[in-house]
Order: sequence, then C-alpha cells, then structure tokens
Amino acid sequence: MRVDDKDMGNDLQSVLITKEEIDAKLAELAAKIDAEYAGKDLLLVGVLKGAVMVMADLARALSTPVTMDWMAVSSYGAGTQSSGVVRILKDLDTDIKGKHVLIVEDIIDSGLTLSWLLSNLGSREPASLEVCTLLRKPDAAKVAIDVKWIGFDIPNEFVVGYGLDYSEKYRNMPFVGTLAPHVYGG
Ligand SMILES: O=P(O)(O)OC[C@H]1O[C@H](OP(=O)(O)OP(=O)(O)O)[C@H](O)[C@@H]1O
Ligand code: HPA
Ligand SMILES: [Mg+2]
Repeated sequence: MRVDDKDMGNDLQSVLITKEEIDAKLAELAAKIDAEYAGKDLLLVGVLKGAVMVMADLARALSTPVTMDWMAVSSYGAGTQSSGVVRILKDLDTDIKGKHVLIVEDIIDSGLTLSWLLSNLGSREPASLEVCTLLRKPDAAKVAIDVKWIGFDIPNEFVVGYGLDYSEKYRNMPFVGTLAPHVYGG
C-alpha cells in the first residue's frame, strides 16, 4: 500500500511524517538507548498492536542485545477516542521482576493507556521501567507521564499508518498521515 495507490490516495489527507523521517528518528533514539543500557540486559515490551512497526524497526536499529515480550491492551475499540477503560487482551509471557524494561509504544495520545501500563508493570518490580514512543500528542494529554524517549510531538489530530489504525485499517502504511473526512463518514 503506498500513498500513490488509488484507494489509499483517496483516503489520505496528508503525510505527516515520512518513512525516511521515521527511520532517521529511530536511529537517533536507538543510539541513545544503546548508550543508556550498555552492559545491561534489556527487555523490550511492545504494546500490541500499534507498536509492532516501531518495535521491529527500533529493535533492529539497536546494537544492544535485547529480549522482547508483548502485551496487548485496548482502550480505543473501533473509534477515535479513548474509552479510558484499559483492558488486558494479552499479558506478558515473562516475569519482569528485576529486569530492565523499556515499553515501546507507537503513540501517547490521552496518556491513559501508558499511565495504566506504567502502574501495572511498575507493580511487578522491574529493575527499571522506561518508555520509548514514536509519537506523542502534547495537547491531548489527560494525565502527565514521564517519557524518556520521544520520536515526534504531533498536533492533536487522529493519525494512521506505521502501526496506527483507524478501525483496524491503515496500519501497514510505511508513513504516518491523516485521513480524509469522508473516511470518518464526514
Ligand atoms: O494515550 P492513549 O489515549 O491511551 O492512546 C494510545 C494508545 O492507543 C492505541 O492503542 P489501541 O488501544 O487503539 O490499540 P491498538 O494498538 O491495537 O490499535 C495506541 O497504540 C496506544 O497504545
Ligand atoms: O491518533 C491516533 N491514531 C490511531 N490510533 C490512536 N490511538 C490513540 N491515538 C491514536
Ligand atoms: Mg496500542
């Protein structure tokens, strides 16, 4: 699926962040993360499904050997507003007690998902717990969260692509963009 594909082109309003910009930013973040965790065992925890692309590309940009685990939580359902109620759809396979854990996210919007995750994973007594997110919407924050690594701050608009969906679609676009109003029934 590409921006110039006929169907996708009709649904897209704009490209906000290109694949090249994402690649460059992940390389930059990976260098900082490598420096931070030198000599330590690092567990990356990807938050399904949105973080799949960030996890895959960030992990490959790192020189640090990592292990990976996945958690699936959902607060959005099929809409564009967080319900605020976070549900665990799949828990971690591993015990994180005593481990250096880095949560990998695609986006922090209201912050409700991450705030809940930080308190849930924090209670499992990891050696350290930090967050790396590709995107953050500062103007949408409903809770303040301390995030160590942020790729891009973006405007308070619904975005899709690079893992992010609208109604489960558009996750496989290699860039981040906004959708035309007709897609939402406008
Ligand atoms: O800061 P918030 O307002 O909580 O929003 C951010 C979360 O919402 C999205 O996940 P979603 O629950 O839609 O599931 P998905 O990753 O499967 O799309 C996104 O991937 C983040 O995990
Ligand atoms: O802007 C967004 N797009 C897709 N999924 C999301 N989940 C939270 N915010 C968003
Ligand atoms: Mg998600």
